Amino acid sequence: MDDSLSSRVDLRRRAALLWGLARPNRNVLLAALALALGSSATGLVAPLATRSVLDTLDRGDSLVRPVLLLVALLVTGAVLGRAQWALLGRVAERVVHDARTTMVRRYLRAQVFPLLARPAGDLVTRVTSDSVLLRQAVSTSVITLVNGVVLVVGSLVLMAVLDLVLVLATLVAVVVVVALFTSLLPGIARARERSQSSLGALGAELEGTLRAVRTVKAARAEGRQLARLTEHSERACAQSMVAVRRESTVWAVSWAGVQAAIIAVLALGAWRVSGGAMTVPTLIAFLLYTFGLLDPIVGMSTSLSTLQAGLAAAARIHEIDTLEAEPEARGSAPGDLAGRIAALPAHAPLVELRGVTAGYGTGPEVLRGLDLAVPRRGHVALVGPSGAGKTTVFSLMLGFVLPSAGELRLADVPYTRLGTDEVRRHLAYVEQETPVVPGTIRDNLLFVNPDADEAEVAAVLERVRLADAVAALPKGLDTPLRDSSLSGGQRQRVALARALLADAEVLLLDEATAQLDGLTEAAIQEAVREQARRGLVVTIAHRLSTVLDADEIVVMEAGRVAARGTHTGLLRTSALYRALVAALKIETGDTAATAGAAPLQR
Ligand SMILES: Nc1ncnc2c1ncn2[C@@H]1O[C@H](COP(=O)(O)OP(=O)(O)OP(=O)(O)O)[C@@H](O)[C@H]1O
Repeated sequence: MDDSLSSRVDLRRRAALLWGLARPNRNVLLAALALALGSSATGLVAPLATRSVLDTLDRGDSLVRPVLLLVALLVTGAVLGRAQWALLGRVAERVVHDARTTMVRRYLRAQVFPLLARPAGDLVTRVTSDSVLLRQAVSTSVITLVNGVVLVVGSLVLMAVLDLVLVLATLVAVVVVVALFTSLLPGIARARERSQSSLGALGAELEGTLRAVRTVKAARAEGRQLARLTEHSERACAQSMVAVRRESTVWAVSWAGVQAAIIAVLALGAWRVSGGAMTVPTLIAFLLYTFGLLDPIVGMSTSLSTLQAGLAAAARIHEIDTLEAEPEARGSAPGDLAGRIAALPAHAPLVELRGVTAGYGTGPEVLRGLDLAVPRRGHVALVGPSGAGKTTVFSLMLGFVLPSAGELRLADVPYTRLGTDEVRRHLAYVEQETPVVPGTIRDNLLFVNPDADEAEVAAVLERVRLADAVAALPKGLDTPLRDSSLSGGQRQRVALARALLADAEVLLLDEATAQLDGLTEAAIQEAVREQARRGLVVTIAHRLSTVLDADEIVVMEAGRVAARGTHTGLLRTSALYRALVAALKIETGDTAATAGAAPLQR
């Protein structure tokens, strides 16, 4: 496909995308267009009314009627114009709002890893910055364009009625301007789109830099990061400059084109008046029409530029649609899953992976034909060298990763029948990084179970040994939380409290690898023990104390289960387990318990 054809196809596709965003408001847009056309019609009639005022002067008739007509046209034009702009303003804000909420909904419904693979800053820029470019494009630009075309064509027709020779001079100017529009516009769109992507890259880099600000400062890398950020900003700026240069050429040529037409009309018109080929009132009316072309033509040039920016933004916004959504439940799931789980005997399998093969995107398979079942009650610890696939097992259980072969079951019901939402209702998860969510301590605690009452919150704070620390804060539970305002141990306990409040049948705990304070260590151990009596706890264990506590240990290696059993059993049967324990640099047996707080090497 040659360049111009591909850019035409691209333009059509983008225009369709932009229309897709504006379509829900099409009735209001049509109403605004009707108002704009009405207002323009009054503008089109005005020069003719002016001519009749001048003709009246010639004839010596009363001026009252033609002047009243002019005033009526002016008032009608102003009223219609105001209504049109008010309507368009509302549509513009609505379209921006709809685009933003659609994008945010898509982010939140997207599969976890494809979403995480994109820089967060770029995703944020699309919602906050790209959407703004739609504002003008879907409202005023389109209307100004349609209205401008109607005004220009209408003026030319009426000018042709007044004088055919003069209209030809004006037509030359209009043709030059239109040719310029069409040749420069694709370039403006490309430059705008590149500028927006550089802005997205700046957002991504800035987000990463701010998140790792401690590392950046400790590495004395502020200067280097500043240079990288400035580079993105410079790239955005340079691309915008390209667009601005082209836009200013379009503006200057349209303005000069109309001015040249005015001079030509004046010279040619004066010559025709002197030769008796036309009257002075007709020349004045003609000149008014030519002056009247200035507004729509210059307006159209600016609108076309805004429209190009809007088309570029629409393409970036639409690109978010390629994020695949999490799958819906297929088929009918049993109604009372909680009841079904409660009725299971303690040793019956609750979560099962049957012949599961899985990986990330197009990368190699991480797990191959994995069989793993964990029982209704008790504590199962997953251990293994780094990269063995422990976190991937959690991701599968939580539906973050989908198996490419095999299946997962909860209480003997396939995940595919339940859907991720129903599966997650029965699982509570504590991430290794234990992020806090935006809001207060209370917001964080009630995040999974917003219906928990004060007594339950107080009890869980006691359980995780945070009650005193929270009570000491001036605003208590209503203290706003940020990642930086908590220690690693406190964050871990907030995350644990949040999971415990969920009161789910399964607690998935990805242990922090960092050394935790004694208080946190003890709180976690106690919570795990208590939870294991009532339900299932699966931990990714990084410390010996957790392993010693577990009812069953699953040793993973290279994406498969290498061995499973109790601590003492595995010490006898699994060389890998012995190696893992040896990596703790402790002796097994009696001394193991004393070294319980040491992190299991990964
Ligand atoms: N988001 C991802 N994209 C691509 N590959 C990934 C991703 N997450 C993990 N992997 C790969 O999957 C394999 C298993 O990783 P996984 O995180 O499950 O191991 P792990 O046993 O939990 O390791 P660790 O103890 O270091 O966390 C590794 O080879 C890793 O490179």
